[in-house]
Amino acid sequence: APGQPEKRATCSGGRTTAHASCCVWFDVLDDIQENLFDGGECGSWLPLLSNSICSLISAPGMLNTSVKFAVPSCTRSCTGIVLHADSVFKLTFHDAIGFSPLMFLEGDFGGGGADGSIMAHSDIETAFPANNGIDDIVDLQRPYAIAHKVSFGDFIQFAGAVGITNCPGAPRLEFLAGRSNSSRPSPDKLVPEPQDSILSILLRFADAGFTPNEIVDLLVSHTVAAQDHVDPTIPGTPFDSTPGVFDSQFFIETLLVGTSFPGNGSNVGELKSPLRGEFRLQSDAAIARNLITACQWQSFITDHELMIGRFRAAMAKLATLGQIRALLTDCSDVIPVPKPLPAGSTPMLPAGKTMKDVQAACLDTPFPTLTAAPGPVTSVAPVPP
Ligand code: HEM
Ligand SMILES: [Ca+2]
Repeated sequence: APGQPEKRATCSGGRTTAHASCCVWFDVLDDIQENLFDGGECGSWLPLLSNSICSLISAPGMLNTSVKFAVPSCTRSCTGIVLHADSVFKLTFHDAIGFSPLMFLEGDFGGGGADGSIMAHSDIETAFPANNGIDDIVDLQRPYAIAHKVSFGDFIQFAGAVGITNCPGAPRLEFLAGRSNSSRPSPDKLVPEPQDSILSILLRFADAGFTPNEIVDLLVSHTVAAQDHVDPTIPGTPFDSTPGVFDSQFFIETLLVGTSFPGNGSNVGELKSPLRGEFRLQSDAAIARNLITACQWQSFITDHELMIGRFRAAMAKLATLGQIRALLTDCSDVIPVPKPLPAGSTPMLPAGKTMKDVQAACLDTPFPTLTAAPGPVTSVAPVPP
């Protein structure tokens, strides 16, 4: 009755949710935390140890790419696949950003946004240059969506939201369910690349409905991210010194003077980074220093609550691109409460750096005074295989 609180539905394990139709997501949650995220890992190369997954991925036709790494702990005759947990999150973006109102205006199909097309039509979409390396993760996730009879579009957003709860300090993202499972392939050239000019990045996001500041909000994701394909000789090279923590180090370290390349020199879309073992994308460096976006960038350094709040809001928008929000069901209460930031974690300059190394770019507000982490200059460890 109106005014009465809706009776909560009780699902497996006695867990409750606002809507009975959300119960299926608890089963998906248990399955992916155990098998896709190896019991709840963030930001690490993820050996798929579970035997059920080993047999799944070694079945003929399950993977269209060659197996890359040996996983010794696989006890079955599984040659081994190593999956980067963050790639699960990246897929939320690469599926959703395939949406261009401008193309629709021109009379073409502009993509369905967060509709699962990257999984349904992976043969087409993973061949786009900007989706290099996405095929593995799409193939690994698809069986879970099929097994639980949920749509690809829902699954991609759910897995991303669940995945980052394993990263200490992450926000608890909104999760809405009910995307249709029928989609058409996205057109090519809608996913931005690190070598794109700042103007083309701003225009591409504007087309999809995002302001310049909201691009910064979305790039909070790069605090728990690493590259594998820009310089393929050094897979797992992170964008900040704390790829396993959802902190603001990314926003500090992208503003430091670049000193060297972590791998085999300058690759397309790469700039010199300030730390050995750290990777700098040209697009991140440019957005950090652009007059339009610099103040938003800097504002996240000392305000973690602001950073994760803005990220949550921008992700809610990204996850529903091309969808009608009112037709979806709010299943956010299935998303686990993320681990908190580790006690005593404060924004710091990396050891050996001083305020002179900061290329502050916000004209409105002085750059916050930061102290350097104690000890000698360090290098950042690759996110280990
Ligand atoms: C200007 C826009 C962006 C550009 C140019 C960009 C570019 C890239 C590139 C080149 C990589 C490394 C990929 C590889 O070598 O495997 C990467 C990684 C990543 N990006 Fe972005 N990105 C952008 C925005 C976003 C957004 C909006 C999200 C999510 C909301 C996101 C999430 C991630 C994640 C989680 C990774 C790590 C993937 C992994 O570790 O496998 N990125 N990004
Ligand atoms: Ca970090």
